[in-house]
Amino acid sequence: MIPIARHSVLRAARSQLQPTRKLSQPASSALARLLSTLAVLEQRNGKLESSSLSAIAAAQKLGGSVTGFIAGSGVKGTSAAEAAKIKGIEKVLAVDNDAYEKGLPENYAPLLVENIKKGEFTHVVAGHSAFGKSLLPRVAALLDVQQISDITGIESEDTFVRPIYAGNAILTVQSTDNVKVITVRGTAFQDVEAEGGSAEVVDGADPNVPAMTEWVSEELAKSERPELATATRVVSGGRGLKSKEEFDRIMLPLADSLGAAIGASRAAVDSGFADNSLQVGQTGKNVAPQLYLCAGISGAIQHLAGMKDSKVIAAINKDPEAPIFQIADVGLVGDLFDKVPELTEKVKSA
Ligand SMILES: Cc1cc2nc3c(=O)[nH]c(=O)nc-3n(C[C@H](O)[C@H](O)[C@H](O)COP(=O)(O)OP(=O)(O)OC[C@H]3O[C@@H](n4cnc5c(N)ncnc54)[C@H](O)[C@@H]3O)c2cc1C
Repeated sequence: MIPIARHSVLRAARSQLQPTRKLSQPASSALARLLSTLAVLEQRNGKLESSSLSAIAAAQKLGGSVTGFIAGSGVKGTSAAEAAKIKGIEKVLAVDNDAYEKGLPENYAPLLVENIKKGEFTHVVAGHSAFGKSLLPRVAALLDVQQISDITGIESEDTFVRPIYAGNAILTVQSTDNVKVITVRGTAFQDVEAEGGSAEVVDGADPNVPAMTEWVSEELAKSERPELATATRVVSGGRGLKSKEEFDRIMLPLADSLGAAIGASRAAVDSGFADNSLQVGQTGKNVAPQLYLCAGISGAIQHLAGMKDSKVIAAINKDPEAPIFQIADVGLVGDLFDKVPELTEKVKSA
């Protein structure tokens, strides 16, 4: 992998945190004919996860043919059929086997490699979710190629854009590997039509490698609110909330009045105000909702790394010098314990 350009970008304005070069069109048609991308699809309980759509959107952006890959219990009748309807997918390789249901990377990697080799794919793309992040480095190692992580742009079939140093710089990387193994940032690749396709679902190869790990159980935080990573509105709280009780009392009614997902800064998560799964930022989730409304968050660069692509950023902070105001579209200087309940009432009555 060859870094070919480094664009230094600075903390202040949101525009400065964007890649400086525009995405190119898909690779030229002569080259595009040679491209064949395997989009690795993630499913939970028979339904496609949003990371699958990002993988497909990126695969389509590359140009060339797009094949989906999915494995798990009875996927042919559920998530594979759902994937087949997505516009732009030509074929879905499906492996019905309980051993792959939980997507354990140790078991899934040899399965994927078998199918990549058999299909002679030039590109393998997965969402930069926990699943993709665990799986694709293993796949790259088995193929003896370099993995390219968390891309936000595609310049050509071998050149990709990715943020580094918590979004402080944008790196353009060129890969000379014969198979490009890539994870993509969900917020950067969303342009996909879930209906209108009619791909064929065919059996993928199953090497039936003896399982190296076994799924035991999982504990998931349950919430009736929209999922943070894909919500169109996010209400986020920081250390300024002072306690979990105040976080819940102040932020949850605002989120519910807007039909928004809840997010939090790392300081709020570390202080126990909010669950770990709600952290937004460099070491949390990346979000790009229509509205990101935050209160009691200073705007540290590691937090901005996870939310700067939001369409409208609104911030409430008692400190007029708080860095969050440098990227906010709308700012309110004041005490959040007064302003947030007041705003909640206004939203409810509107
Ligand atoms: C390697 C690394 C990774 C990191 N990853 C992340 C990450 O993923 N996400 C993340 O968020 N952080 C991350 N951080 C931490 C980050 O640097 C900051 O420490 C953190 O974001 C601060 O959270 P905060 O804004 O809630 O708290 P603070 O910085 O303490 O800010 C609290 C804000 O609340 C305001 N406030 C206080 N009381 C009130 C009130 N009554 N009314 C209105 N405003 C009030 C204050 O003026 C202040 O601006 C990371 C740090 C490192 C080193």
